[in-house]
Amino acid sequence: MTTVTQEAGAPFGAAPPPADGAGESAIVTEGLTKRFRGGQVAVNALDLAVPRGSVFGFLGPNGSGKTTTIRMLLGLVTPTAGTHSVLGLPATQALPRVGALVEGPAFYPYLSGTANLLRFDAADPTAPRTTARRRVAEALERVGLSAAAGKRYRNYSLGMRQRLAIAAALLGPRELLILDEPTNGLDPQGTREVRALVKEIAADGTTVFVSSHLLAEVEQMCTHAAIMRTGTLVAQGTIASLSGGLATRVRIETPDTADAARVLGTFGLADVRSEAGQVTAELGGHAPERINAALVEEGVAVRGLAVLRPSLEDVFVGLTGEGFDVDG
Ligand SMILES: Nc1ncnc2c1ncn2[C@@H]1O[C@H](COP(=O)(O)OP(=O)(O)OP(=O)(O)O)[C@@H](O)[C@H]1O
Repeated sequence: MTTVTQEAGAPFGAAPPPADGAGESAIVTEGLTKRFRGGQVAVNALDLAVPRGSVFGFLGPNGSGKTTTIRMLLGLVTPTAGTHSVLGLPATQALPRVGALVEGPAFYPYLSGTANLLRFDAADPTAPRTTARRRVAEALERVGLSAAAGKRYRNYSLGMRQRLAIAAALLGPRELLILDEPTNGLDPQGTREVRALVKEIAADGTTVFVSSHLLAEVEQMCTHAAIMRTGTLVAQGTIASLSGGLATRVRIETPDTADAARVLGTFGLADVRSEAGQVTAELGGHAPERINAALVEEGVAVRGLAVLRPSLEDVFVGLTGEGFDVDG
Protein backbone atom coordinates (compact mmCIF):
# COMPACT_ATOMS: atom_id res chain seq x y z
CA MET A 1 0.00 0.00 0.00
CA THR A 2 2.59 2.52 0.90
CA THR A 3 5.72 3.59 -0.67
CA VAL A 4 7.75 6.27 0.84
CA THR A 5 10.19 6.62 -1.93
CA GLN A 6 13.62 7.47 -0.86
CA GLU A 7 16.92 7.84 -2.48
CA ALA A 8 18.76 5.27 -4.44
CA GLY A 9 22.41 5.11 -5.28
CA ALA A 10 25.04 7.17 -3.55
CA PRO A 11 25.41 7.20 0.24
CA PHE A 12 24.17 10.11 2.35
CA GLY A 13 26.00 13.32 1.71
CA ALA A 14 28.12 11.76 -1.01
CA ALA A 15 26.54 13.56 -3.94
CA PRO A 16 28.69 16.18 -5.62
CA PRO A 17 27.76 19.86 -5.26
CA PRO A 18 25.54 21.41 -7.93
CA ALA A 19 27.21 22.14 -11.23
CA ASP A 20 28.17 25.77 -11.84
CA GLY A 21 25.28 27.90 -12.96
CA ALA A 22 22.77 25.26 -11.98
CA GLY A 23 22.09 26.69 -8.55
CA GLU A 24 18.88 28.49 -9.43
CA SER A 25 16.59 25.62 -10.27
CA ALA A 26 15.70 22.67 -8.09
CA ILE A 27 13.98 20.87 -10.96
CA VAL A 28 14.17 21.47 -14.69
CA THR A 29 12.35 19.38 -17.28
CA GLU A 30 12.49 19.85 -21.02
CA GLY A 31 10.04 18.13 -23.28
CA LEU A 32 9.42 15.50 -20.64
CA THR A 33 6.93 13.02 -22.04
CA LYS A 34 5.41 9.73 -20.93
CA ARG A 35 3.36 7.60 -23.26
CA PHE A 36 2.12 4.42 -21.63
CA ARG A 37 1.75 1.16 -23.46
CA GLY A 38 -1.56 1.34 -25.21
CA GLY A 39 -0.82 4.83 -26.44
CA GLN A 40 -2.05 6.96 -23.55
CA VAL A 41 0.03 10.13 -23.26
CA ALA A 42 0.07 10.85 -19.52
CA VAL A 43 2.60 13.70 -19.73
CA ASN A 44 3.12 15.65 -22.92
CA ALA A 45 6.32 17.66 -23.62
CA LEU A 46 6.50 19.17 -20.15
CA ASP A 47 8.85 22.11 -19.59
CA LEU A 48 9.06 22.85 -15.88
CA ALA A 49 11.37 25.19 -14.00
CA VAL A 50 11.13 24.93 -10.23
CA PRO A 51 13.16 27.67 -8.52
CA ARG A 52 15.24 26.74 -5.51
CA GLY A 53 13.69 27.89 -2.27
CA SER A 54 10.16 27.85 -3.67
CA VAL A 55 7.13 26.00 -2.44
CA PHE A 56 6.05 24.87 -5.87
CA GLY A 57 2.48 23.69 -6.31
CA PHE A 58 2.04 21.15 -9.08
CA LEU A 59 -1.64 21.62 -9.68
CA GLY A 60 -4.03 19.71 -11.85
CA PRO A 61 -7.26 17.74 -11.81
CA ASN A 62 -7.08 14.00 -11.16
CA GLY A 63 -5.50 12.18 -14.06
CA SER A 64 -3.68 15.24 -15.40
CA GLY A 65 -0.25 13.61 -15.13
CA LYS A 66 1.09 14.81 -11.79
CA THR A 67 1.99 11.44 -10.30
CA THR A 68 3.52 10.24 -13.56
CA THR A 69 5.70 13.36 -13.67
CA ILE A 70 6.83 12.84 -10.08
CA ARG A 71 7.59 9.19 -10.80
CA MET A 72 9.73 10.23 -13.75
CA LEU A 73 11.59 12.79 -11.61
CA LEU A 74 12.35 10.07 -9.06
CA GLY A 75 13.47 7.51 -11.62
CA LEU A 76 10.49 5.25 -10.95
CA VAL A 77 9.09 5.60 -14.47
CA THR A 78 11.22 5.88 -17.61
CA PRO A 79 10.32 8.89 -19.76
CA THR A 80 9.37 8.25 -23.37
CA ALA A 81 11.10 11.49 -24.38
CA GLY A 82 12.63 14.63 -22.92
CA THR A 83 15.18 15.40 -20.23
CA HIS A 84 15.11 16.39 -16.59
CA SER A 85 17.58 17.48 -13.96
CA VAL A 86 17.22 17.70 -10.21
CA LEU A 87 19.32 20.10 -8.11
CA GLY A 88 21.32 20.82 -11.26
CA LEU A 89 22.31 17.17 -11.66
CA PRO A 90 21.08 14.09 -13.46
CA ALA A 91 18.29 12.87 -11.18
CA THR A 92 20.04 9.66 -10.11
CA GLN A 93 22.97 11.67 -8.73
CA ALA A 94 20.71 14.13 -6.94
CA LEU A 95 18.38 11.63 -5.27
CA PRO A 96 20.41 11.31 -2.04
CA ARG A 97 19.53 14.93 -1.36
CA VAL A 98 15.87 14.54 -2.25
CA GLY A 99 13.16 13.36 0.11
CA ALA A 100 9.99 12.08 -1.47
CA LEU A 101 6.57 10.90 -0.47
CA VAL A 102 4.69 9.43 -3.39
CA GLU A 103 2.01 7.32 -1.78
CA GLY A 104 0.43 6.83 1.60
CA PRO A 105 2.72 5.39 4.27
CA ALA A 106 2.71 1.72 5.35
CA PHE A 107 3.76 1.91 8.95
CA TYR A 108 3.35 -0.80 11.56
CA PRO A 109 0.33 0.03 13.74
CA TYR A 110 1.72 -1.49 16.95
CA LEU A 111 5.12 0.16 16.71
CA SER A 112 5.92 3.67 17.90
CA GLY A 113 6.80 6.52 15.58
CA THR A 114 10.46 6.10 16.49
CA ALA A 115 10.45 2.33 15.94
CA ASN A 116 8.69 2.72 12.61
CA LEU A 117 11.20 5.27 11.38
CA LEU A 118 14.14 3.12 12.57
CA ARG A 119 12.75 0.17 10.58
CA PHE A 120 12.16 2.38 7.57
CA ASP A 121 15.68 3.76 7.79
CA ALA A 122 17.16 0.28 8.17
CA ALA A 123 15.61 -0.69 4.85
CA ASP A 124 17.67 2.00 3.13
CA PRO A 125 21.07 0.56 2.26
CA THR A 126 22.56 4.01 1.76
CA ALA A 127 21.67 5.33 5.22
CA PRO A 128 24.52 5.22 7.75
CA ARG A 129 23.58 2.87 10.62
CA THR A 130 25.61 4.67 13.26
CA THR A 131 23.58 7.87 12.96
CA ALA A 132 20.14 6.27 12.64
CA ARG A 133 18.86 7.16 16.13
CA ARG A 134 19.98 10.75 15.85
CA ARG A 135 18.53 11.18 12.37
CA VAL A 136 15.21 9.64 13.40
CA ALA A 137 15.00 11.92 16.45
CA GLU A 138 15.82 14.95 14.29
CA ALA A 139 13.22 14.03 11.68
CA LEU A 140 10.57 13.56 14.38
CA GLU A 141 11.55 16.90 15.88
CA ARG A 142 11.31 18.57 12.49
CA VAL A 143 7.73 17.41 11.94
CA GLY A 144 6.69 18.21 15.51
CA LEU A 145 6.30 14.62 16.67
CA SER A 146 8.98 14.47 19.37
CA ALA A 147 6.41 14.34 22.16
CA ALA A 148 4.53 11.51 20.41
CA ALA A 149 7.66 9.61 19.34
CA GLY A 150 7.03 6.76 21.75
CA LYS A 151 3.31 6.46 21.02
CA ARG A 152 2.02 3.62 18.88
CA TYR A 153 1.30 4.54 15.30
CA ARG A 154 -2.27 3.28 15.52
CA ASN A 155 -2.97 5.92 18.13
CA TYR A 156 -1.76 8.73 15.88
CA SER A 157 -4.29 11.12 14.32
CA LEU A 158 -4.46 11.31 10.51
CA GLY A 159 -2.34 14.46 10.55
CA MET A 160 0.26 12.83 12.80
CA ARG A 161 0.42 9.82 10.48
CA GLN A 162 1.08 12.00 7.50
CA ARG A 163 3.64 14.02 9.42
CA LEU A 164 5.39 10.76 10.26
CA ALA A 165 5.41 9.90 6.55
CA ILE A 166 7.02 13.26 5.85
CA ALA A 167 9.53 12.60 8.63
CA ALA A 168 10.43 9.38 6.79
CA ALA A 169 11.29 11.51 3.77
CA LEU A 170 13.46 13.74 5.96
CA LEU A 171 15.79 11.11 7.44
CA GLY A 172 18.77 12.58 5.66
CA PRO A 173 19.77 16.13 4.79
CA ARG A 174 17.37 17.18 2.04
CA GLU A 175 17.55 20.13 -0.30
CA LEU A 176 14.36 19.16 -2.08
CA LEU A 177 11.22 17.52 -0.78
CA ILE A 178 8.75 16.07 -3.31
CA LEU A 179 5.27 15.37 -1.94
CA ASP A 180 2.52 13.80 -4.03
CA GLU A 181 -0.90 14.97 -2.78
CA PRO A 182 0.18 15.05 0.90
CA THR A 183 -3.20 16.22 2.18
CA ASN A 184 -5.23 13.61 0.30
CA GLY A 185 -7.56 11.74 2.62
CA LEU A 186 -6.80 13.91 5.64
CA ASP A 187 -9.41 15.53 7.85
CA PRO A 188 -9.42 19.36 8.11
CA GLN A 189 -7.17 19.32 11.17
CA GLY A 190 -4.68 16.96 9.50
CA THR A 191 -4.75 19.12 6.38
CA ARG A 192 -3.91 22.20 8.43
CA GLU A 193 -1.06 20.37 10.15
CA VAL A 194 0.49 19.23 6.89
CA ARG A 195 0.13 22.65 5.26
CA ALA A 196 1.79 24.30 8.26
CA LEU A 197 4.56 21.71 8.18
CA VAL A 198 5.22 22.30 4.49
CA LYS A 199 5.59 26.01 5.18
CA GLU A 200 7.98 25.34 8.08
CA ILE A 201 10.13 23.00 6.02
CA ALA A 202 10.31 25.60 3.27
CA ALA A 203 11.17 28.32 5.79
CA ASP A 204 14.20 26.20 6.77
CA GLY A 205 15.44 26.54 3.18
CA THR A 206 14.25 23.26 1.64
CA THR A 207 12.59 23.54 -1.76
CA VAL A 208 9.21 21.81 -1.67
CA PHE A 209 7.54 20.45 -4.80
CA VAL A 210 4.01 19.49 -3.86
CA SER A 211 1.27 18.14 -6.10
CA SER A 212 -2.37 18.87 -5.42
CA HIS A 213 -5.72 18.88 -7.14
CA LEU A 214 -6.92 21.60 -4.78
CA LEU A 215 -6.66 25.12 -6.15
CA ALA A 216 -7.22 26.85 -2.82
CA GLU A 217 -4.59 24.69 -1.17
CA VAL A 218 -1.94 25.67 -3.70
CA GLU A 219 -2.92 29.33 -3.41
CA GLN A 220 -2.53 29.23 0.37
CA MET A 221 0.58 27.10 0.65
CA CYS A 222 2.73 27.82 -2.39
CA THR A 223 4.89 30.61 -3.74
CA HIS A 224 4.83 29.22 -7.28
CA ALA A 225 2.62 26.89 -9.27
CA ALA A 226 2.41 24.96 -12.49
CA ILE A 227 -1.04 24.10 -13.75
CA MET A 228 -1.57 20.85 -15.66
CA ARG A 229 -4.48 19.74 -17.79
CA THR A 230 -4.60 16.29 -19.42
CA GLY A 231 -0.83 15.88 -19.40
CA THR A 232 -0.08 19.35 -20.74
CA LEU A 233 1.30 22.37 -18.90
CA VAL A 234 -1.19 25.23 -18.99
CA ALA A 235 0.84 27.86 -17.11
CA GLN A 236 3.58 28.24 -14.51
CA GLY A 237 5.09 31.05 -12.46
CA THR A 238 4.69 32.78 -9.14
CA ILE A 239 1.18 32.69 -7.74
CA ALA A 240 1.03 36.47 -8.13
CA SER A 241 2.22 36.42 -11.75
CA LEU A 242 -0.23 33.67 -12.68
CA SER A 243 -3.18 35.71 -11.55
CA GLY A 244 -1.54 39.06 -12.38
CA GLY A 245 -3.03 39.15 -15.86
CA LEU A 246 -6.52 39.17 -14.46
CA ALA A 247 -8.17 42.20 -12.91
CA THR A 248 -9.16 42.55 -9.28
CA ARG A 249 -12.85 43.46 -9.09
CA VAL A 250 -14.99 45.18 -6.50
CA ARG A 251 -18.50 43.94 -5.71
CA ILE A 252 -21.14 46.16 -4.12
CA GLU A 253 -24.19 44.44 -2.71
CA THR A 254 -27.07 46.91 -2.75
CA PRO A 255 -30.73 47.23 -3.72
CA ASP A 256 -29.80 50.58 -5.40
CA THR A 257 -27.88 49.09 -8.30
CA ALA A 258 -28.45 51.98 -10.72
CA ASP A 259 -27.16 54.57 -8.25
CA ALA A 260 -24.23 52.35 -7.26
CA ALA A 261 -23.27 51.88 -10.92
CA ARG A 262 -23.41 55.64 -11.44
CA VAL A 263 -21.09 56.27 -8.46
CA LEU A 264 -18.64 53.61 -9.66
CA GLY A 265 -18.74 55.35 -13.05
CA THR A 266 -17.65 58.65 -11.45
CA PHE A 267 -14.48 56.86 -10.26
CA GLY A 268 -13.83 55.79 -13.83
CA LEU A 269 -13.97 52.07 -12.95
CA ALA A 270 -13.94 49.81 -16.01
CA ASP A 271 -16.37 47.04 -16.88
CA VAL A 272 -19.20 48.04 -14.54
CA ARG A 273 -21.80 45.23 -14.46
CA SER A 274 -25.17 45.39 -12.72
CA GLU A 275 -27.32 42.47 -11.80
CA ALA A 276 -30.01 41.83 -9.24
CA GLY A 277 -28.80 43.10 -5.88
CA GLN A 278 -25.20 43.76 -6.87
CA VAL A 279 -22.85 45.76 -9.04
CA THR A 280 -19.29 44.72 -9.89
CA ALA A 281 -16.46 46.54 -11.63
CA GLU A 282 -12.71 46.38 -12.13
CA LEU A 283 -11.14 48.01 -9.08
CA GLY A 284 -8.06 49.37 -10.84
CA GLY A 285 -5.84 51.24 -8.42
CA HIS A 286 -8.74 52.64 -6.39
CA ALA A 287 -9.06 52.36 -2.61
CA PRO A 288 -12.20 50.37 -1.74
CA GLU A 289 -12.79 52.46 1.38
CA ARG A 290 -13.05 55.63 -0.72
CA ILE A 291 -15.53 53.96 -3.02
CA ASN A 292 -17.53 52.89 0.02
CA ALA A 293 -17.48 56.42 1.44
CA ALA A 294 -18.67 57.89 -1.87
CA LEU A 295 -21.49 55.35 -2.13
CA VAL A 296 -22.68 56.14 1.39
CA GLU A 297 -22.43 59.88 0.73
CA GLU A 298 -24.63 59.47 -2.34
CA GLY A 299 -27.24 57.68 -0.25
CA VAL A 300 -26.61 54.22 -1.75
CA ALA A 301 -27.61 51.49 0.73
CA VAL A 302 -24.45 49.35 0.85
CA ARG A 303 -25.16 45.87 2.24
CA GLY A 304 -21.73 44.55 1.45
CA LEU A 305 -18.53 45.49 -0.32
CA ALA A 306 -15.99 42.88 -1.37
CA VAL A 307 -12.68 43.00 -3.21
CA LEU A 308 -12.53 39.96 -5.51
CA ARG A 309 -8.94 39.03 -6.22
CA PRO A 310 -8.48 36.69 -9.17
CA SER A 311 -7.96 33.11 -8.07
CA LEU A 312 -6.02 30.29 -9.68
CA GLU A 313 -9.39 28.94 -10.71
CA ASP A 314 -10.02 32.14 -12.67
CA VAL A 315 -6.59 31.66 -14.26
CA PHE A 316 -7.40 28.09 -15.24
CA VAL A 317 -10.80 29.03 -16.63
CA GLY A 318 -9.28 31.99 -18.48
CA LEU A 319 -6.57 29.83 -20.07
CA THR A 320 -8.55 26.72 -20.90
CA GLY A 321 -12.12 27.96 -21.18
CA GLU A 322 -13.05 25.10 -18.85
CA GLY A 323 -13.90 24.80 -15.18
CA PHE A 324 -11.33 23.15 -12.94
CA ASP A 325 -12.89 19.74 -12.48
CA VAL A 326 -11.24 17.99 -9.55
CA ASP A 327 -12.62 14.66 -10.66
CA GLY A 328 -10.77 15.02 -13.94
N1 LIG B 1 0.90 2.61 -15.51
C1 LIG B 1 0.00 3.22 -16.29
N2 LIG B 1 -0.43 2.68 -17.45
C2 LIG B 1 -1.32 3.31 -18.24
N3 LIG B 1 -1.83 4.51 -17.98
C3 LIG B 1 -1.45 5.12 -16.84
C4 LIG B 1 -0.51 4.52 -15.94
N4 LIG B 1 -0.30 5.37 -14.89
C5 LIG B 1 -1.09 6.46 -15.13
N5 LIG B 1 -1.77 6.30 -16.29
C6 LIG B 1 -2.70 7.29 -16.89
O1 LIG B 1 -2.01 8.47 -17.11
C7 LIG B 1 -2.84 9.60 -16.82
C8 LIG B 1 -2.17 10.48 -15.79
O2 LIG B 1 -2.18 9.80 -14.54
P1 LIG B 1 -1.47 10.38 -13.24
O3 LIG B 1 -1.68 9.40 -12.14
O4 LIG B 1 -0.09 10.80 -13.56
O5 LIG B 1 -2.34 11.68 -12.97
P2 LIG B 1 -2.48 12.54 -11.65
O6 LIG B 1 -2.60 13.95 -12.09
O7 LIG B 1 -1.42 12.20 -10.68
O8 LIG B 1 -3.87 12.07 -11.11
P3 LIG B 1 -4.27 11.50 -9.69
O9 LIG B 1 -4.27 12.67 -8.77
O10 LIG B 1 -5.63 10.93 -9.93
O11 LIG B 1 -3.24 10.43 -9.36
C9 LIG B 1 -4.17 9.05 -16.37
O12 LIG B 1 -5.05 9.05 -17.44
C10 LIG B 1 -3.83 7.63 -15.95
O13 LIG B 1 -4.94 6.78 -16.14
